[in-house]
Amino acid sequence: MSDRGANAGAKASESAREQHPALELAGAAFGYAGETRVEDLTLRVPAGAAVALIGPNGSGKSTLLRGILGLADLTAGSVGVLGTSPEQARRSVGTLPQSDARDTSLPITVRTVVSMGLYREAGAFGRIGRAGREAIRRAIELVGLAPFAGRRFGELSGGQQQRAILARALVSNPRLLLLDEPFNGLDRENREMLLELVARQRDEGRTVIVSTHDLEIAKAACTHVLLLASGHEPGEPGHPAAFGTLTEALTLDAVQHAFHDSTVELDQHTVTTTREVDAP
Ligand SMILES: Nc1ncnc2c1ncn2[C@@H]1O[C@H](COP(=O)(O)OP(=O)(O)OP(=O)(O)O)[C@@H](O)[C@H]1O
Repeated sequence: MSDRGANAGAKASESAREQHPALELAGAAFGYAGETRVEDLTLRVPAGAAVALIGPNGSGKSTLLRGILGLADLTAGSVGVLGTSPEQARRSVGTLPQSDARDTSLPITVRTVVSMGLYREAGAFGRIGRAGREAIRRAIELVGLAPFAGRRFGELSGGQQQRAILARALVSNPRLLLLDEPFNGLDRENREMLLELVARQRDEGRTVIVSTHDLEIAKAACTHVLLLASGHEPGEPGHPAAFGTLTEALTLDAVQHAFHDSTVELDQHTVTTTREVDAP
């Protein structure tokens, strides 16, 4: 095939891929070492949606995010990410892992942390060219860390570290962003800045999937909600309680199903969602 033909083919497949949902799960289940931890997932996330992934501890939120990256085992069903496999799509996905998975002891600057987001393209020892350096500068500026670019990562506050990791996720201009509990431990200023950034990513056409315990965050920044419930017995896999747009999925019934025996906030009211309370 001529170069022109190859380019046209590449463009056609690129635009076909863009028409695919950002995420498509059909009877999917994910887990570790062959043991399922979250199951029964059948849903389509349209490109450009911002999905709040909400559920109690252990319901499988992180496992699902790892499954989307191809880092947890697919134990049943199928998963499509950006119209391809999780492994193929990984290059177009930016991630912000849970903050307890973070090593703050390494003596590296904020700029180096952010540059790691380009390693997949450049390789760990590859050269980052002028365009890469400009992308790093822009990502650092976007999260408001320009005055700290040369500072050691470990010396920053928790909120500033979170911003640096977010810049690392954004620097490669990903089509899908996976944020695992990014609001945990943030003060009000950092929380608002992050909310605004999530909304901006969505406005720019990126798909965002963000796990959170906070229903108000879902309402402030997201278009869709996936509610996960824990298994009925301890050790059983989590499963979806609802998926849809905010108004479709974020209902008291679904929240009660997901969060049985715990207290959550909905519409600024504290709701105690015990089964006993529901009983006549
Ligand atoms: N690497 C792993 N290997 C084996 N089991 C794991 C691993 N990571 C998580 N699990 C188990 O999978 C189940 C789901 O955990 P997961 O971290 O996905 O839940 P979560 O909803 O993200 O919880 P949290 O809100 O506490 O982060 C739990 O029972 C957990 O113990």
